[in-house]
Amino acid sequence: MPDRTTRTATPDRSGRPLPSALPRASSAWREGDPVGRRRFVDLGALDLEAGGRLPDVRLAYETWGTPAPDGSNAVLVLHALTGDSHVTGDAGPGHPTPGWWSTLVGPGAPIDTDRWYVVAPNVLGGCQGSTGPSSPAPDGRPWGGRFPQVTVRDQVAAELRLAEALGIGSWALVVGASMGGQRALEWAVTAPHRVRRLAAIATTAQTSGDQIASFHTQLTALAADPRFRGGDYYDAPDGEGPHVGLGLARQIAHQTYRSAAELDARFGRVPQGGEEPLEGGRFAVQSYLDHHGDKLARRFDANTYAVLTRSMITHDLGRDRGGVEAALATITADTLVVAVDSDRLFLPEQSARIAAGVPGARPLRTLRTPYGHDGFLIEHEQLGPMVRDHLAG
Ligand SMILES: CC(=O)SCCNC(=O)CCNC(=O)[C@H](O)C(C)(C)COP(=O)(O)OP(=O)(O)OC[C@H]1O[C@@H](n2cnc3c(N)ncnc32)[C@H](O)[C@@H]1OP(=O)(O)O
Ligand SMILES: N[C@@H](CCO)C(=O)O
Repeated sequence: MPDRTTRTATPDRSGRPLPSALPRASSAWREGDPVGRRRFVDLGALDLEAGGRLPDVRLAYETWGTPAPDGSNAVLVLHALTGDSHVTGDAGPGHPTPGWWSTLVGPGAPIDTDRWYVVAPNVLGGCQGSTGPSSPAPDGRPWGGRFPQVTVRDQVAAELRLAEALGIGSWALVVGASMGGQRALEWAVTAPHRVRRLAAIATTAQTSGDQIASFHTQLTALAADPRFRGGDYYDAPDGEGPHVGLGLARQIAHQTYRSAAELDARFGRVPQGGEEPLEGGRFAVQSYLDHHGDKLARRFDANTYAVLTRSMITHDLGRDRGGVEAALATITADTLVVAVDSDRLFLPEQSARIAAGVPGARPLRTLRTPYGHDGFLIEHEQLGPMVRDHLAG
């Protein structure tokens, strides 16, 4: 493992004031001004699994490559909790960075956009252009705390309509990791005839008690921030949002995204540069978590974080389908399941359960990495060939 302990950014402290305007990407489409290469599709009303209703659903999405005349080369890429539709390069003015999976998707990459037509939506409930808590409710004000509970099934129901709107009858591949893997699995069960290949990476068919516990502490941290105001903070008189609570939630989460061994080997008990722990200063690992918490609070909407976290909590492929194994048994896609050996959030056993339950699934593949759950974003030299081979099969 490379020594990156000293790779210290400005030691942001999560108590530092943040800009008053929290990210509200939905406002971009409200003004009819798409960011970068994003496009938007209006999908009408959606009745929700938990009983609510969204009267006007809009999804933001990006595409790369050229659709074959018969639509047979379409690939659906589904992002994780804090990702978005910007999977890979060809960045527009709003996207100076290459995208969160540029190592896997692009010209000549394992998902080769010279051959495949890649579609990536921002999830329902998101904050990067799709309908979410910062979108306007029927009364014209942001939904805020009134945004209804959405489930992974609702998110896939919206994505099914996106596929219909794009004229895609079936996907050559539906691929997702983490929360994106939950949706990929749900796609393969909800619409087996529309998923020819499936790649489920570092994910689970059913959220475990341990995962619910971690997600719960994150929701509690958010709700405890007085600036959260039950989710109705967009028009707060002081212009301040719950960046402290969101940063804390991210810190709790980020610890689960990396392995204990990595944090110990990389940071150990090394003090943060210029700080003395015995005098109230921080160890480097504390500074590292502060940095990741602060960074997310600057780019993400707290309500979306809560809505998507709740959708992960309720994720259960087997609900009303006779259980997880019965649901997995209905998948007809050619299925690749990838585990991360050091993942302490989405355990390798959960991946093994998927691979064992899907009829004819390929043998379980495993990323060997010290980096934990985030290995799906980091270990592209291992993951790339697995996905490339699966697409070639
Ligand atoms: C589908 C999706 O998941 S999309 C969302 C993906 N992106 C994210 O999750 C954003 C959060 N970032 C990450 O989780 C990670 O950076 C990854 C997974 C993307 C990449 O992992 P790594 O390359 O191992 O990054 P790492 O964990 O070392 O973090 C690097 C950051 O920590 C900072 N850092 C490292 N040590 C310290 C320290 N002691 N004190 C303060 N900051 C520190 C680095 O300066 C760097 O800052 P920057 O990201 O602002 O440039
Ligand atoms: N880094 C990932 C972890 C969750 O899979 C994210 O923020 O979405």
